[in-house]
Amino acid sequence: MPQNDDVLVNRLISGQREHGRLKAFVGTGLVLNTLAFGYFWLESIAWLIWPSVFAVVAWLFSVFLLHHRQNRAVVMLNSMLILVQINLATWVFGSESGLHMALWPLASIFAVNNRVPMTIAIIFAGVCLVSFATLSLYAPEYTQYYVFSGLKEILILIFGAILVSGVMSIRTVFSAQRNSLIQLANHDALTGMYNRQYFTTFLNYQCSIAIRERSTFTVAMGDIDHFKAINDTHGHDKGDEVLKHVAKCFNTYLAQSDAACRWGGEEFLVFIPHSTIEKGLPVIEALRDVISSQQTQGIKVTMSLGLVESDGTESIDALLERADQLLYQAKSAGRNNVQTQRATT
Ligand SMILES: Nc1nc2c(ncn2[C@@H]2O[C@H](COP(=O)(O)OP(=O)(O)OP(=O)(O)O)[C@@H](O)[C@H]2O)c(=O)[nH]1
Repeated sequence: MPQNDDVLVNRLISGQREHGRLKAFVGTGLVLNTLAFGYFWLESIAWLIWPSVFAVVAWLFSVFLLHHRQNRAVVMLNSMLILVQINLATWVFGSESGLHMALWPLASIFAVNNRVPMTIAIIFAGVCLVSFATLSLYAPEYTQYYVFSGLKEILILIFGAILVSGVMSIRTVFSAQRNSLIQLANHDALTGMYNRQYFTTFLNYQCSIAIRERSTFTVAMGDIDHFKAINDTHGHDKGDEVLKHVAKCFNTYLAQSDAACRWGGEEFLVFIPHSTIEKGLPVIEALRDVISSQQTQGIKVTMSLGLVESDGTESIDALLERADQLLYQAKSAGRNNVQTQRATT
């Protein structure tokens, strides 16, 4: 469908944006942990060097997983990594540093991520809870490494940055899932065109626009000719391919401002805004011509159409009833033609 929102929806569904966010998340973690490693190395804090080497390796492994599109594994691995680092950092800088507070947003982020199975999210939240209690009870009360007080702030910033990018990646996951549901609810699974339910709402909306603007629009109802014979001769799968081919003709031929749907079976609807029979007929005739001039799977396909004009005042049922009658006339007139009728009011 040549509509902007579909382009957006498709991009989200392909997970590109989620993947991009995760890349930013992992990139941030890798850079910050590498910086921390460099600091420990320069300051010769031997016992903190090894955990930071481990962390850098884990972030690098996340890069590898991202490359193989293992997004769920990336989310889980990174959450574990941050959990371990929070534990370690609170032990080093003392409970007064408040670093262990970061366990709560971490557990929440993990829990709300639909990519993570519920059982694992519950276990992870439990581990966060136990870690928090242990750190509150047993981590040194005072900040031990006064000399690194600047580092403590840096670490808090690191956690902050990681948490913020984590929240953003979760938001994107939700957004992608929401759009995926919208896509499923509004589109026909076989052809990818808008479905009957969406188009009914869409037409009602367009009626109210036409009434407000005192304009007219046209709607064409089209039906593939002798489709049963196509199925019977070539098989149901080939019939499906014909439906997809016809949908492709609609998508490529119609303008951005037009809209079309698979109304059901081998029936399609076309909506042309701000048009009359005189303006709409050439478009529909050309569409019919495009379909009949091509072959798909070695099968010649034609379509009969009924075109009606409306000022938006009649009900959708009445409008489509008129289009259906014209379609019937087009079939009776020998098929592969368009019949028209102006607004009734
Ligand atoms: N392959 C396939 N066939 C479908 C689908 N939906 C409906 N059909 C078939 O479409 C055919 C419609 O046939 P009819 O309504 O008899 O009309 P027709 O053969 O197109 O004949 P005319 O409309 O009179 O030109 C039926 O055989 C349905 O089984 C689908 O999703 N895929």
